[in-house]
Amino acid sequence: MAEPLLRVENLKTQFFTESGTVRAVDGISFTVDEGEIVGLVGESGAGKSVASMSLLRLVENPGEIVAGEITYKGQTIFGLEEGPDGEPRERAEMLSEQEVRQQIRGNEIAVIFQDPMESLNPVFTVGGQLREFIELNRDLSKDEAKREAIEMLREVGIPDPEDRYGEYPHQFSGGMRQRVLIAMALACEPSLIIADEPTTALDVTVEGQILDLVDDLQEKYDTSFIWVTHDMGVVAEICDRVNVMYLGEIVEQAPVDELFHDTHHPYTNALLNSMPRPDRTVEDLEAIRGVMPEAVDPPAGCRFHTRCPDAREACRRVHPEPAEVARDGEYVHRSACIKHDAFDVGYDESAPLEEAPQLTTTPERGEDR
Ligand SMILES: Nc1ncnc2c1ncn2[C@@H]1O[C@H](COP(=O)(O)OP(=O)(O)OP(=O)(O)O)[C@@H](O)[C@H]1O
Ligand code: NI
Repeated sequence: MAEPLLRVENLKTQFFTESGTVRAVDGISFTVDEGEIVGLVGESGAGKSVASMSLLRLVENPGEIVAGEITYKGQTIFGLEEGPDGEPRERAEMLSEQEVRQQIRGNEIAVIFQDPMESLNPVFTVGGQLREFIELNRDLSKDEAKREAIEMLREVGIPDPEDRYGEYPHQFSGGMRQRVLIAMALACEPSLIIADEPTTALDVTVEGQILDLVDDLQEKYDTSFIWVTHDMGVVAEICDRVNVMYLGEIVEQAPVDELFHDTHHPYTNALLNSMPRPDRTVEDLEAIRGVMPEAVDPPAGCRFHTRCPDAREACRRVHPEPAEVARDGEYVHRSACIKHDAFDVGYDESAPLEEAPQLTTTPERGEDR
């Protein structure tokens, strides 16, 4: 198999705070191939945004990437080796801060955030900002950059782009602003776009339109995406492959159809059961029980065991790494749950953990229990 566009291996990012070390991203590995949309999905606090920021080395104090490898088109965005004193040190071929800024960010890997108002300056016109961005990043004159900006606005579905060019961000609706950010991300023709919940604040109809747009643009430009979301519905609509994150770890990794139809991790299952679907009534929705523990002090063993309906004694002891549970062509389906045969650590013989009281369930009407 050809080398993937992006390879992330055992990435760990931590925040050194007064209340302790926050293990925000705790040893994740995944790849992105050319032309793929890869999802990072999980509840709030799972580490999706920190993982995304780490890929561009945009983690800020008191945060730090402490381990792992990030390789993009054969270049080392991050990589450590053992130094002569036994301490880890940056590898010689690791890109410098300046190289990441000049060669990678924007040009090769672009980002789209949830809140366009953070990325757009309210005192400048939308067109002006887009033009300046294009002028700075590509070798174009002011006039050429303006023509290109209008073309990009048209491309992302802004009606009457010549007229809207001179308007200010507040004159655009939320969905239209998000389209502008997509235009900006595409402006330098990057190979990879990281989209961190860009549709979360939008209503469902507008969200659907944006997802359709991204699908079209992806096909046209063959851009790869990392799509960050907490919404399995969005995953189903847009992703080719998915990484499910829980408390800083990837607990399940699979092509999207596999993930939905041959789910191998109880947490993925819980996420799917909490998701509204056309074939389900609102009463059928099950909230995931309990809340995610703090990343400063994650539970021993499987981190999900405190909330897991399938948890047994062994889950308190064993901390599973994702293991191959199935294979779909070239893509491996991995799950980090010891109830599967890929693990042989005594799950079957071990006693179920006491069920936490189910606060939300009411007796089913007319159904066998
Ligand atoms: N600057 C920071 N200082 C300390 N802890 C941080 C900082 N930024 C993030 N964290 C912690 O890192 C963990 C992962 O956060 P992250 O923002 O990546 O989650 P997320 O999956 O993106 O959640 P959301 O869906 O809410 O955006 C959380 O426990 C969070 O509190
Ligand atoms: Ni986030």
